[in-house]
Amino acid sequence: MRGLTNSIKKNLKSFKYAFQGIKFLVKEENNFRYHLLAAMVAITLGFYLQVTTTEWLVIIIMIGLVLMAEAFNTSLEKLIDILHPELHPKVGKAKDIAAGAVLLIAIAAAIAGIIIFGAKFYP
Ligand SMILES: Nc1ncnc2c1ncn2[C@@H]1O[C@H](COP(=O)(O)OP(=O)(O)OP(=O)(O)O)[C@@H](O)[C@H]1O
Repeated sequence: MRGLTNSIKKNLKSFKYAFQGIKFLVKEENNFRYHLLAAMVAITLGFYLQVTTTEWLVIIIMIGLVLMAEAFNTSLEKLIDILHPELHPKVGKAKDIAAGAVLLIAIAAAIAGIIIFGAKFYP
């Protein structure tokens, strides 16, 4: 019983740390906030234009993927800055690749948005 209680406590702590991470992203990371703003615009448009269930699924998955990519990118940047604070071409490349990953999914999300919302404006 004590083992189960400890395991639940440990899980709750993990949630607490994860929420701390999200709080940090929202409070201190401008790029994450821009993505969040874009997500809110997409959700508002979704309600306004009464998108279908499938379209909601695509919108929510895309929002999740973009925010997740930005969170990983930020985490990687922080780690790199500590592990290798000096300038180095390979370090720069690693950061550029991580930023490129965010750009790739953001472009995919923008295209999905244009297809979903564009079809409502120009049926
Ligand atoms: N240690 C480094 N060595 C070489 N190039 C670097 C290094 N750090 C950053 N860069 C270059 O500068 C770019 C921006 O890096 P930076 O860490 O400032 O990211 P950012 O997107 O501006 O993030 P933030 O604004 O959240 O700090 C990188 O993509 C990379 O090209």
